[in-house]
Amino acid sequence: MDIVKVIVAGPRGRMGAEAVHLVHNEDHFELAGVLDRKHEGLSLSEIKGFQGIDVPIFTDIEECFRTTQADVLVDLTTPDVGYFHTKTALEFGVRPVVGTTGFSKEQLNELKELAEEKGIGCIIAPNFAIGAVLMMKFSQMAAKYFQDVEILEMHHDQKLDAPSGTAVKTAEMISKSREPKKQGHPKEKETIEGARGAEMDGMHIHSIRLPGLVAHQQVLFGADGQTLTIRHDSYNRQSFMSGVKVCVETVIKLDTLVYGLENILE
Ligand SMILES: NC(=O)C1=CN([C@@H]2O[C@H](COP(=O)(O)OP(=O)(O)OC[C@H]3O[C@@H](n4cnc5c(N)ncnc54)[C@H](O)[C@@H]3O)[C@@H](O)[C@H]2O)C=CC1
Ligand SMILES: O=C(O)C1=N[C@H](C(=O)O)C[C@H](O)C1
Repeated sequence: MDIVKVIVAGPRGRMGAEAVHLVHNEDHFELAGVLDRKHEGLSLSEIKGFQGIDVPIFTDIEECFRTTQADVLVDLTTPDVGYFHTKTALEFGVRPVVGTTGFSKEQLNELKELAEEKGIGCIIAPNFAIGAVLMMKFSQMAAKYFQDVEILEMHHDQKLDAPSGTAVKTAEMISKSREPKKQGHPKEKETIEGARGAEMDGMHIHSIRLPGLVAHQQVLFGADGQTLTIRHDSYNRQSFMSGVKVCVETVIKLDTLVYGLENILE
């Protein structure tokens, strides 16, 4: 396999820092640079936690792509920035692997069109953890038999978007195998707004934010006399890295946008 030249956006973040070390330590990847909000012109090795990783820090994405001739951008930033980075990468012929969550349906459609127009790969994966992908797939299977479902996602309290990208993707996958149903009592009424959570296709999604948590989700199904709970827990960000690696290896072989790791796993 040829060496894949990778840029990581958001290198000082919780996920970005892990991704920097992953790319730096893989023989068939080369960390060509990082995209940060600050430290333009410094070497990453001058930043605490990155000793020995001597690659340039860019704050201007266009300059970054022109200078490095990168193959892949791994984006782990914030919803607005991630969307801008992904769009710019596609315009420059750089293949995006996007872990950043919080994109709208319209943004996803627009990026898909752009990837196809350019004829290059793009992977947007709301969750890189294999266990989370299985949780979503098992939930999709279960929803064929259980039409009543509530999604409970629990994250650290620094998370910007709610519901989580994983919860939205889970609901979308469940919708593919579940008969449409408005859940709860027909006359149900919230006495405090938001008590029943967000609603997607009749399913309710509840978002919990607490210090101490990393990333956790329960999908609860109910039927007469029984419940089924499918749960996944990420206890650290290392849990996401094997998925990032597979996505970087795969995106260079694609010519369209793939939304969800489940679509590339064998
Ligand atoms: N797909 C997955 O498996 C996972 C996705 N995520 C998502 O990844 C994203 C990042 O999450 P965390 O690392 O926890 O957040 P974080 O807040 O720790 O890191 C975000 C980083 O983005 C940087 N940033 C902001 N604007 C920037 C800009 N213009 N250019 C370059 N960098 C910029 C910030 O400085 C910060 O270091 C979130 O959207 C989160 O939902 C998080 C965990 C797993
Ligand atoms: O912000 C996080 O931490 C996470 N974000 C992703 C999401 O929104 O689903 C993936 C994982 O849950 C961790």
